[in-house]
Amino acid sequence: MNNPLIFVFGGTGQLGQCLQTVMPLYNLENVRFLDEIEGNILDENALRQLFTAARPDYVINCAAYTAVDQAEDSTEICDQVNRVGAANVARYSEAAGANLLHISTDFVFGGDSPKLLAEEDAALPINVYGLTKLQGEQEIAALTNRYYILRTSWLYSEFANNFTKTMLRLGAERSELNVIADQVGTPTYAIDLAHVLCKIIRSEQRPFGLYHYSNEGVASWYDFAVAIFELGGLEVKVNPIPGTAYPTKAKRPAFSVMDKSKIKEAFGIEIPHWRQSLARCITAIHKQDLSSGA
Ligand SMILES: NC(=O)C1=CN([C@@H]2O[C@H](COP(=O)(O)OP(=O)(O)OC[C@H]3O[C@@H](n4cnc5c(N)ncnc54)[C@H](OP(=O)(O)O)[C@@H]3O)[C@@H](O)[C@H]2O)C=CC1
Ligand SMILES: Cc1cn([C@H]2C[C@H](O)[C@@H](COP(=O)(O)OP(=O)(O)O[C@H]3O[C@@H](C)C(=O)[C@@H](O)[C@H]3O)O2)c(=O)[nH]c1=O
Repeated sequence: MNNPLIFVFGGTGQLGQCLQTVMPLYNLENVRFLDEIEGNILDENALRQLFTAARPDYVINCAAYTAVDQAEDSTEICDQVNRVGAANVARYSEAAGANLLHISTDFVFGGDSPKLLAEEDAALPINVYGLTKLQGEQEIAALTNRYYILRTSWLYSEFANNFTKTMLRLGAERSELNVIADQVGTPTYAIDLAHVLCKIIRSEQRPFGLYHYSNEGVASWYDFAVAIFELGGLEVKVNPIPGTAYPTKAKRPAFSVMDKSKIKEAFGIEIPHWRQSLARCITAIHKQDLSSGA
């Protein structure tokens, strides 16, 4: 398919903005990036109108409720967006004959043992966000066969809010920071994930299903913070602390490193190490700062 029509829900969030940057490199230009107003995944009338006016070949669902701590109190809205919204998108995609690409999370795992997590491993979420994301996956699988669900972890980029940008902001204000060292996973540059989504669309393969994708390597939030300051050229003393010393509303998995063999084999993808990708992101952030005069 030369010029597929693609709908991107959550098109102005972090991953949505990465897709806006990357899709033209794959000559994917026939794309509608839908924000929460134009493409509210909870508004069935809006969805009906969108899918009636044009039948997309692909739908990418980046829309989600991602405030992990707030979700513990705002259970209802989190459930609506991550479960019901995902189901709505799947139902309309199926009716239109579109292939659906949906993003899920490492937080579907409880992460209580240091074992590399494969797609078939039992998911056992320990927070509301993770539970609703898992239920969203299950709704999709029940409603359509033409889906790719990509579980990813610890997304960051030059866009929107994320851990890298928070650290750079805090590091500019303070000389010392405490960061959790006993939660281990893999940071993932959202630009790299956007490339993978484009490669899947451009691939001739059709192995629908559930996949794990993150950058390569393993890090604690502490390791990640240290690397951000090193590569960002900031002198900040980072103290490794246990999770118990940084209480948060939501529990987070202690270990959520995912096995990426399946996606690498299915699509012939080479995955950069998280440190390499972090360096590229920090260069992009510095460029943005220069052009905004910051
Ligand atoms: N960020 C991360 O660290 C990780 C994210 N993921 C998953 O990756 C995907 C993309 O995340 P990311 O881009 O970082 O998240 P963002 O929070 O940056 O983007 C999510 C977008 O969804 C929009 N949205 C919220 N509710 C609705 C709705 N009812 N209808 C339409 N749009 C809505 C938000 O709009 P608004 O801001 O206006 O509310 C926002 O633009 C999500 O599925 C997330 O669960 C997976 C692992 C890690
Ligand atoms: C700001 C800060 C955070 N932390 C810790 C708290 C937490 O355990 C960890 C990360 O905090 P954040 O709130 O930035 O990230 P968090 O929202 O937990 O990130 C998660 O988001 C969702 C959407 C996902 O799907 C996950 O893959 C994951 O990326 O860092 C510190 O230890 N020190 C600090 O100064």
